[in-house]
Amino acid sequence: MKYIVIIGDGMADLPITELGGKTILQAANKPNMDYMAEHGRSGLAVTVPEGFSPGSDVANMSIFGYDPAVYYTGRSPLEALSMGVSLQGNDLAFRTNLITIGNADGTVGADGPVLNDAYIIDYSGGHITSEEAEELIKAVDKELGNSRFKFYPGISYRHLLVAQDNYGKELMFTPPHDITGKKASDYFPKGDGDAAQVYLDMMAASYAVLKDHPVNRKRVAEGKLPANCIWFWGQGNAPKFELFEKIHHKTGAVISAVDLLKGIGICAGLDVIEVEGATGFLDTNYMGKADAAIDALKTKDFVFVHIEAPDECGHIGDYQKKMQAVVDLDSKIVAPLLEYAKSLNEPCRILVMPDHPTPVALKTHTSDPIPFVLYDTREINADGVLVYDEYSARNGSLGEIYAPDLVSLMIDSENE
Ligand SMILES: O=C(O)[C@@H](CO)OP(=O)(O)O
Repeated sequence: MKYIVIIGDGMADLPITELGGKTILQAANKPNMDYMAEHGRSGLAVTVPEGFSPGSDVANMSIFGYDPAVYYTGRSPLEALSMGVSLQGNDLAFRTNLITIGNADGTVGADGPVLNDAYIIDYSGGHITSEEAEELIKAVDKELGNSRFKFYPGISYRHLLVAQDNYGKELMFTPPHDITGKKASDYFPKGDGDAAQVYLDMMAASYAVLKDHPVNRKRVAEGKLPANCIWFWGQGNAPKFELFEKIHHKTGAVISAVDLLKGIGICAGLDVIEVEGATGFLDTNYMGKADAAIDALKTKDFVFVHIEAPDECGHIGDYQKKMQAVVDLDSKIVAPLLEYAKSLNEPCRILVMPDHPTPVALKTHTSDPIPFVLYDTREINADGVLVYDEYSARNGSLGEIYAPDLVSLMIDSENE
């Protein structure tokens, strides 16, 4: 038996007026996911446990079979693992976004406003490329790094700060993708002591380092948003998972553009397969990811394929872009993997699901249970659901499942 898990990050949504009240999954042309629903089983999965905020960290841990209530130690330490930054003892990892700050009307001034008076214009610094971002993060580290704080460049707008001695561990930070358009000062770090001010001062000081950096001057000249500020959140210490193979007696690999998913994979002892041109956005190398998944299945029992684009389009608030991301996922990932699965001389199970909803109307994540479809190439257990979407899945034979139980369900119910 082989197992394929395809994660469309943020793919679930809400009814959209411009789509006649349909969700994107209901409206999108996705014949392959619909085929899986018609010939497989559907259900709803709780990926974000009570008491956790709806992030891709807890949601994807759940999908990999790791209950966040047991294993979660923060988002950034998972990303640090993927970046090859080993956290010792009281090292505290912070996600460090490169963001765009500007005026209340959404414009970005050439010289101001400074962070204290600014609004969050874009949590992703205009979806800056990793190459551009590396130069900016190096400039930030040169200016603000020291024996207590060290900055590391990551993927696109997603970077890392490591602080010594758990400094600021208990502070409250806000993910910037939750506050697009909001006044930054309403969401500054909160907590006791002077640590909140120290982190705020670093964020504020980054504006002077970045606003006139040649990388940003070039971006502005090209009509792109400048990544003119850093923003901290998602702090935590080194995680420790039981190995996936020890728990399930199955081998596995993970394919993703983003450090979070690769970090979860590394922590679980899975192989991480790097795909050239995987960007975490609409321009990712879909074919390369599908080919890598097929190749992985030649030697591995499980392959997890994560596609980030639907989530990013949800955060942008663009339903047409998100529709494109869903159509691309269906035609460029699900289609080739479904075809390959059917060609195998052994049964194969394919699970397709989002990690969490990222409704375009909200421009951020929700904790709502997400629709999933579980297809078995033997087509032995169709449950009468004919299409894959948030509403049809409610009638699926698998009901509502706690997501950390899905991997076991895929394995244990091999002959159901
Ligand atoms: O990488 C990020 O900062 C977030 C933005 O939402 O993406 P995800 O939630 O998919 O990890």
